[in-house]
Amino acid sequence: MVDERVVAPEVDEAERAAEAALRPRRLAEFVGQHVVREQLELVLHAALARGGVPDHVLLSGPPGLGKTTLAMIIAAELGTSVRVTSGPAIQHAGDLAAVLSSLDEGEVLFVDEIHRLARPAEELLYVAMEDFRVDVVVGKGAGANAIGLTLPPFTVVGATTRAGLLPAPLRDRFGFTGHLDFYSSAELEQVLRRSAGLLGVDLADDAAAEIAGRSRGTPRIANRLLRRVRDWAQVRGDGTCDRAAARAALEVYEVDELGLDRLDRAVLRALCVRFGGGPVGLTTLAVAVGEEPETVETVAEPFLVREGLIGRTPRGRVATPRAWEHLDLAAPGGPASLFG
Ligand SMILES: Nc1ncnc2c1ncn2[C@@H]1O[C@H](COP(=O)(O)OP(=O)(O)OP(=O)(O)O)[C@@H](O)[C@H]1O
Ligand SMILES: [Mg+2]
Repeated sequence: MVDERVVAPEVDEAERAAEAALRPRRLAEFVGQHVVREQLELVLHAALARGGVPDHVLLSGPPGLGKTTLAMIIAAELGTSVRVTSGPAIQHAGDLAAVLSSLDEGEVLFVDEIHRLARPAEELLYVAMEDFRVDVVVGKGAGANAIGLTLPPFTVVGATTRAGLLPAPLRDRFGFTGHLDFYSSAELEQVLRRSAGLLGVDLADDAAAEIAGRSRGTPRIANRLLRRVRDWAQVRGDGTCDRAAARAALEVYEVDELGLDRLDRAVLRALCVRFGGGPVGLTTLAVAVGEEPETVETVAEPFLVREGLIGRTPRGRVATPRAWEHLDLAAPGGPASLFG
């Protein structure tokens, strides 16, 4: 159930192609994130004007907000090509040395999930980033020899959902760090209109607003919900993506007005109804909804907390007044508590 969540912020293999088709190619097409966009534009254009390579760029932020998209855009703005790798893909420092030593001058090396690089690879990377040098070991055993290889200047673009996990020496090698934040509804509507255009979907303004409001501040989710609404309109409707179609489709997928899905609502309901609004411990709450505590904590809870529906206290999870309101339930103590 959890893996199939239509509001999951992560992407699965099958979805990658659909995503790639909707990716903005240039900075000017990239919606929202005005601060990061402006700063990045300065960094890139200054480098272009000097005829050099820009500082290494670190992009951090939750899944689905545009880190990979921006990495590709950086290469496009610089008019160069991008080599893609990721922390988990680099098993040995040697793998990274091979990639580094094959880079062309000015190329962008995109290292996704950079916080997952193994220690030896990480050390190799920061020497390469600082001195444009890599030590390659030639030969084996007693005859092995480390040869220092000078690299042409290049730019590392690192992406991470967990900036806090990056060791300081690596973090310090990035001259520019951009932190991506959740998008406003208006920005998501803009993303949706752009995507609808590319998909050839006739999306009414009120439908865009409806979908945006349920997308949890995340373009990836907005695009996914748009595809589900388009499917519904084709199969159950007359092809028009209006507000009624959006509402009906998202009801089928059990995504409510706030973007909560079934698990989120089950957690919220258990907290309010079974435990009277808490405080209740995570494990107890998880048992009540038939999930692992870890699932509740990592999958449902972050968004519920972000939306101000539940709070975490030393004694456990508590429902906020907004939670009762969202579930259409009277808070304990009734209306009198409003005045107490
Ligand atoms: N600012 C934006 N404007 C338009 N579309 C966007 C924007 N940001 C993201 N998207 C869309 O959302 C999708 C997900 O973005 P992307 O893959 O760049 O996220 P990510 O931050 O790399 O996520 P992850 O942490 O999972 O790797 C892309 O297909 C892209 O089309
Ligand atoms: Mg990515």
